[in-house]
Amino acid sequence: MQDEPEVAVLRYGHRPGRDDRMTTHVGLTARALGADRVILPDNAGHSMDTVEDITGRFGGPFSVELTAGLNGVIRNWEGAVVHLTMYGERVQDVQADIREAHTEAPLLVVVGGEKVPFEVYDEADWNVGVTNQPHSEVAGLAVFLDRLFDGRELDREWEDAENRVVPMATGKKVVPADEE
Ligand SMILES: C[S@@+](CC[C@H](N)C(=O)[O-])C[C@H]1O[C@@H](n2cnc3c(N)ncnc32)[C@H](O)[C@@H]1O
Repeated sequence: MQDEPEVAVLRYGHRPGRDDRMTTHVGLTARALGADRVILPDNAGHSMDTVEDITGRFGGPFSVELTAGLNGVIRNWEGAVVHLTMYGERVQDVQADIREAHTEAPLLVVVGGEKVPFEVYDEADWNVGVTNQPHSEVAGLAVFLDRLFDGRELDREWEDAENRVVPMATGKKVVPADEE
């Protein structure tokens, strides 16, 4: 988020067809819940287009990029690396240390799809479980980012949006972003 070291999310692996919605939702969740950037595998161009379209309509700043070198992104990251996995340490036990690291350096949050190789567990500074139960990369990412930012991401301001949703008890209202 603005005035803080960067938080980037790396989607580790993508099976075209099967993972299309899930990879898109990793990107949309990263954007909505306070990350600055998502890095997707280079076979996930369709997800990149969707996340960029949403950013254009509902605001940023948020960037999306593709990479052919998932392991290189982790190995060359200048900051701390968190890998979300059901086998990791409990988020509630390590969140304070991760927040502390993030006050000083960028954070890379890695989420898998199919089986994640052991190399990723080894390279990560923290392997973190959001519960030690199997669920989804989108759910794990959402809870982790909310713990990282301690709810501040919910009040985030959006820049350069075309549209703005007006919160309502009932109904749906979307207005041009520059309208009061
Ligand atoms: C559907 S899971 C598949 C995991 C796969 N069986 C493996 O061994 O890596 C896909 C991704 O969801 C995330 N995930 C699933 N459960 C999680 C949990 N309890 N805590 C954190 N992340 C989780 C992880 O990033 C994982 O790579």
